[in-house]
Amino acid sequence: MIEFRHVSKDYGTVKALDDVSFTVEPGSVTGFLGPNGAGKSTALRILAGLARPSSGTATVLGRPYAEMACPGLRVGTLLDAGAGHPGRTGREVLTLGALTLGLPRARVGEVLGLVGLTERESRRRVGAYSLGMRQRLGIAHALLGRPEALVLDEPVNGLDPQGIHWMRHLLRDLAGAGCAVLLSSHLLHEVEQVADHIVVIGQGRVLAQGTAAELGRDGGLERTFLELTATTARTAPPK
Ligand SMILES: Nc1ncnc2c1ncn2[C@@H]1O[C@H](COP(=O)(O)OP(=O)(O)OP(=O)(O)O)[C@@H](O)[C@H]1O
Repeated sequence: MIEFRHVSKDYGTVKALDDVSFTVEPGSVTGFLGPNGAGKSTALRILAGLARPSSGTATVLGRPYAEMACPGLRVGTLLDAGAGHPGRTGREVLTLGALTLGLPRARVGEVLGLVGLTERESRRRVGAYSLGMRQRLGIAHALLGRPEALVLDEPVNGLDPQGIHWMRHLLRDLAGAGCAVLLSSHLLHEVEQVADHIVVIGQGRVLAQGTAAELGRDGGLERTFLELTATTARTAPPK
């Protein structure tokens, strides 16, 4: 389970998160939706131990990430698909990850197969990868340890329609196997199609949470989202 309990985060005078609470149950996909600057990445970075909350607690599998004995084996994270070393091949990146986690090299071939990167592609340098290929590599890296929880920041960015379709099925399969999946996105329709539960955030606050059906009850999820985030988004609210 992933759990945020009254998490706030201040950057100077900016309140990036303001009393955020929600949970992601094992075997489910939660979509974390919000406009630019809403606080999604900050929340996921706190969950992955890359930033400290100003107050509150964020735990994954019952503990703060930074306090887990070997978090990489139990929690998969993809926070910045563009972060890979451009001079290494995809296979090298994954092999390094596998060895760091104490996993056999054979696991690299397995995760490459899971994300649909070919042998040939895996031997190209990451600097020459398209954004979609980087996303697949990032997911492969996140899956190395057969995680019980997955934390993904904007995982479908840069994917083509086949890639988006593939990602949807992958996340559903992982949840079906018991994984707790949290993904952030600003792509409403994608989230609507894959998530069991949706959390809408705006200006650092949870504005609503529920199933896609619950949030879309009055005129669809898009309308609900635009209305909820009208004061924070740059676009005008719907008429
Ligand atoms: N390291 C930082 N220092 C100062 N302010 C920050 C820092 N990180 C984030 N912020 C601010 O916190 C707020 C939330 O940013 P965050 O990146 O979490 O939003 P987001 O929902 O992920 O946005 P986007 O969809 O545009 O990536 C923004 O106002 C941002 O400028």
